[in-house]
Amino acid sequence: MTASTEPGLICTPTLTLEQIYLAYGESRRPTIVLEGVSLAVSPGSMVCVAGRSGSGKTTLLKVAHGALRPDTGRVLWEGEDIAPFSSDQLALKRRNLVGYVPQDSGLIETMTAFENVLVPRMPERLSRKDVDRARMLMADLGLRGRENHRPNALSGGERQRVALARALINDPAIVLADEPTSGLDRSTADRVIDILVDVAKDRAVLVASHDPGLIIAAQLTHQMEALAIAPQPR
Ligand SMILES: Nc1ncnc2c1ncn2[C@@H]1O[C@H](COP(=O)(O)OP(=O)(O)OP(=O)(O)O)[C@@H](O)[C@H]1O
Repeated sequence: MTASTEPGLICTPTLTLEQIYLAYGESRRPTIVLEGVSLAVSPGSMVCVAGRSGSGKTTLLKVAHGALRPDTGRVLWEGEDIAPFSSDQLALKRRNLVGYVPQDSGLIETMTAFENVLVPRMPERLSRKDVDRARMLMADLGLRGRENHRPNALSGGERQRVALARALINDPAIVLADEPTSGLDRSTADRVIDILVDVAKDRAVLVASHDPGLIIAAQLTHQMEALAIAPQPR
């Protein structure tokens, strides 16, 4: 991963993870999941975190999202260490800077697809511009005609695209997508990959996946080691 998008032009990575260490569980018997993971994602690129099930991909994305604090190591958004932020400050900053597509798409079942896309705007009064942007995003992602569907009336690929539209509604500089093609047939998965490649043209995109199609589409793959070291029974 280079730190610049053009030769001779140095730019700060939009997302940087430095020597991330994280273990779950109590300190006497921890399950070590991330051990010294470092990576950087610059604007205009997509990095894929690959690895077997349980190797810590989701955990790493949650750390990048600021939802999980690492035990040691630093997360920087646009060059700024997020550790000193309170959870309120972090939530505010994240809202404008980071879009997140969770593994299960995380849509609210009682809302329509259109309302789901607008969820990150809800605390404010919705403007005409917000509504137009949501409509435009849904159209760009091939979701025209699905606006009034509830999530249970959408296909897996449509749910993923609604979740992506929701992640993009605030025009974030960083997009995190957790297994965005899992459970999709090849042609739907390829469509989601094409969309992510397009999203990555002017953003920093970090995806977790073991889909070979997504790994090939990314500029760089960070292979997770087979970590998740649980304490051995005595
Ligand atoms: N809240 C938690 N408490 C304890 N252990 C956890 C917790 N969350 C995850 N783990 C463990 O941490 C390890 C890494 O989990 P994680 O979900 O990050 O893996 P993953 O690579 O995303 O897996 P998958 O590809 O199956 O989604 C696993 O062994 C999991 O059981």
